[in-house]
Amino acid sequence: MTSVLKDNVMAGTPLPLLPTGEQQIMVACRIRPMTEEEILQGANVIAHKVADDNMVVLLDPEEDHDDILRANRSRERKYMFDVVSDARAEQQEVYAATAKLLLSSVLEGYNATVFAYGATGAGKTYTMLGTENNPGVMYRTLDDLFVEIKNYQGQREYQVSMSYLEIYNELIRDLLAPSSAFLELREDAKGTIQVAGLSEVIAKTPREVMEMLHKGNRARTQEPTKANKTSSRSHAVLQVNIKQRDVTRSHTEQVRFAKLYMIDLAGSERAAQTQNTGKRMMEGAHINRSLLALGNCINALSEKGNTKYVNYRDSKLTRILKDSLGGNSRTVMIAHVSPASVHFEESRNTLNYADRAKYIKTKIRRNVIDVSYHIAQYQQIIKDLRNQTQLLREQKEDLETRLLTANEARFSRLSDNTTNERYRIEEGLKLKENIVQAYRKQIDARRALLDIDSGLMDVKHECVRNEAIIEHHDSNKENSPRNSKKTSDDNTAVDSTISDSSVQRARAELRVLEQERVKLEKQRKVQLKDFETAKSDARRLLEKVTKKMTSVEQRELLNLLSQNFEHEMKTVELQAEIFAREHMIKNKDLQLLRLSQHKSLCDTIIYQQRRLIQEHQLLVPGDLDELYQLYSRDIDEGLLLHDLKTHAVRTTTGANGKSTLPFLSQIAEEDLTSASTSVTSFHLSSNNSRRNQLAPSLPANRTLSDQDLFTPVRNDKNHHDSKQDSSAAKTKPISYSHFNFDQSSRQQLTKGNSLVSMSSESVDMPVTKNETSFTRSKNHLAPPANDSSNHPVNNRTKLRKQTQDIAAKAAQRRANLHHRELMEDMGTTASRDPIVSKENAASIYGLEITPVKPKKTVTINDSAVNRNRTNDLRRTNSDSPELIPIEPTLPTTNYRATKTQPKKRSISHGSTLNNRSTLPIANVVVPREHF
Ligand SMILES: Nc1ncnc2c1ncn2[C@@H]1O[C@H](COP(=O)(O)OP(=O)(O)OP(=O)(O)O)[C@@H](O)[C@H]1O
Repeated sequence: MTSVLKDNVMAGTPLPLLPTGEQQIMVACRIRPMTEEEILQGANVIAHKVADDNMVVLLDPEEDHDDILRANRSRERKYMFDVVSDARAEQQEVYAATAKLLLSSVLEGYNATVFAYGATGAGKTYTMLGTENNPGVMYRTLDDLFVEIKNYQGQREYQVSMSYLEIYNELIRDLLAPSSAFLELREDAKGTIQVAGLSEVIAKTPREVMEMLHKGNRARTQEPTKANKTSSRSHAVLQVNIKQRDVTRSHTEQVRFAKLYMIDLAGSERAAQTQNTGKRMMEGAHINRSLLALGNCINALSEKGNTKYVNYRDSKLTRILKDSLGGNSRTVMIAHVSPASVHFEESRNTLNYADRAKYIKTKIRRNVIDVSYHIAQYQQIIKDLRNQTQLLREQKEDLETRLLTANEARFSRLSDNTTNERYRIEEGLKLKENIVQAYRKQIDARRALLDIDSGLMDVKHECVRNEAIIEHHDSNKENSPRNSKKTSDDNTAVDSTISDSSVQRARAELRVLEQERVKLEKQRKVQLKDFETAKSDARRLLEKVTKKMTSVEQRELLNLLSQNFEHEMKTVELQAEIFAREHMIKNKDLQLLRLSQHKSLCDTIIYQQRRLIQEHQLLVPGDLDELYQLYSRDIDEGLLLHDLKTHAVRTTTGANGKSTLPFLSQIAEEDLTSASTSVTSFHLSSNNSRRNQLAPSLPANRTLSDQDLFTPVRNDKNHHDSKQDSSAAKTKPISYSHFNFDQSSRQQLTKGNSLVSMSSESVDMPVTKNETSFTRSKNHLAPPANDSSNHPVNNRTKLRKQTQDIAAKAAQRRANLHHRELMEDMGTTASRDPIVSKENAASIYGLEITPVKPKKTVTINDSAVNRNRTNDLRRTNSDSPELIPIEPTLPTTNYRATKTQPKKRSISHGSTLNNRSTLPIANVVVPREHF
């Protein structure tokens, strides 16, 4: 190790890595010259550097060669270090052999530390700070750092910032903001120690850095002691942060971070020698304690196999040095000793610790972050690349003009016997033209390939969508037990949820899409081949041209051409990446939609079953009840919905916060045109824990009321009134007793011309325009309290069946409600550009789209209706006003598609409803506060 280092020191190359990525601490030793005081004290020189051997010999001042009794007890010691410098060594020499070796790796993103260690007055501050005329390691390192950064100009961008602190009496003080309060150390999740609140100043020039350094040093605590007139009473830590990235931007880029610590420790001191008293003695005690902790860490770390526990927590110094000693850092320790015999003990201690430190290994790794850009940032990168391309193009044109002028001038000077040169120049120009064409061909081929890929992605997406429609239709057919025994009226109501025509269309589309896919795959193969050929042609031509272009100008031009080409290619690649990501997001949106609908279904089933349990006072096992409480909490706190919304917003928000993929919103817009009939009547109660208060604690003799369930619509013009009316509503609660109706009465009602009903099962009854669901409920539904006795607990099969029906119908409404919530939340950012067409979005629901003129809708002017089921009925403002019934919900577990009647059904492109089923209206709305 030592010899390798020695060679490197000579060559000025960075420190070598061990094969495992480990790095031994580099230990250097500096023996300072004798001070005047020491000479006056009559001290002898006892610390010697043995020439070239990087060995220090420390002689025992008490040794007496004539004393036979002490002959075997000599305290003379020999120490080997990586670098040894003695009194003659210049500051630059010490710097070049130590800190300078770290610079290149710091610029590559490795952390590094240089720290000066030794007894008081041994020369640490002299090495680290130096004097104004002869600066030390700190200044020289920073100076060279900026020189190196300048060398990388045009290739890399660096940002240098620095902070400077001192640890004085175990208190941390910001030397760049000395008047601020003491700072605390914090450890982040990765175990990295940070100083909270430490100021970090960005420095652009070495001059700025030096000014900050001087400012910090002026603030540092320094007091004269008996041992040293300029004794530093604190540990000073200079931290330089270097952030680096390549200038040429790409869709992914590496950002490298490195921390360079330069530390001037306070010196250990013996009270007897320093003769410090009072404040100085206290400082000394603190200094010694932290240095003792450092010594313990060095001892533990240098143990063979390093199995011993390393206690960094004993002092702030060791906590800050944690990474430098045992973590991710290339570290250089410069041990300082006085050569004087009067300091034998201190020197021996220092050398012993330095000797142990040689065995410490740190594990270093480069601090690199791969930055993968969000789509929004791609736009900026593409813009940057375009600017660069434009710049290069201008440079190229300028160079071409200059070259042409120069060539013309040369031509005119050429005599007949220089025809050869003329020919050579002409040929050069021709080659240049060829290479431009070859590059163009390559870019065109890549673009064509991108077009095909994009087409293929669209085709695949469409295939998935159509397959989903078919699959859904098929599984509904198989799973719907009702299909086999439905009545003629029911037929229309419970038929498969996706219309046959939609499925047929999906199948037909699939066939066409498959053909298209095969065609595109073929085209892709051909295009790929073309692209590869264009690529190799261009490469070959470039080699040929490079050989032929001999002048500097020609080469420069060639270089610019190549750069220009690379930028154009990069732009195309970025576009390809954007296409791929957009496609991925489109698929995710689809999945999200399906999940949200499924969740709505589950919510509804749970809610309805819960209500049944309560209404019929069914016994529920304790663990099931606990699970329900858990579920309620999730819903109450809105966690699940929040996650869903967050995700939806994230995936649909693109450049400049605008949505790039409005798939969900698109679907919702279509879907809610129909769904709004049921959901706009209600809004979310601000008291989201209402269900909790209500459901579990409902008195046994009380059933859920409308008051409990519904809150009048906010956008209803009577909303305000309805709030005021709430007390009135309280006085006449409406009970739900959906299950009291027998089948015959239901069928009878179903056959009637009813337009409005309260729920799928119970309220399929005719009502007049002025009749509200409230009044109907009141008039026709028997109170459940009385009824509960008529429903024995063992009649569960019937109940289950009824629940399923209600749940399924409600689920569909609920799904729509969820979408509406999602879309409302995304409304501000949602873009209107459809990536998936309205037709596509609608067909996911098995609906047909017939473009119609938007019709203005008016709600029936009945405040009671408006309050409680506002959009159940609407009148169009067309010449022949017609009542438009709302969509019936389906007694099936299908949660994705609404029932369609192929010839009659349509979705308007306006905001109104069109002709819909003439079936009685089922309007089960489960208010949000109940989830
Ligand atoms: N290599 C050197 N050449 C010339 N003078 C030196 C050298 N090293 C140290 N000195 C001088 O020795 C004295 C003590 O040095 P310095 O203050 O750097 O010691 P220190 O180890 O930092 O002490 P403390 O721990 O008490 O702060 C100073 O006057 C300094 O100028």
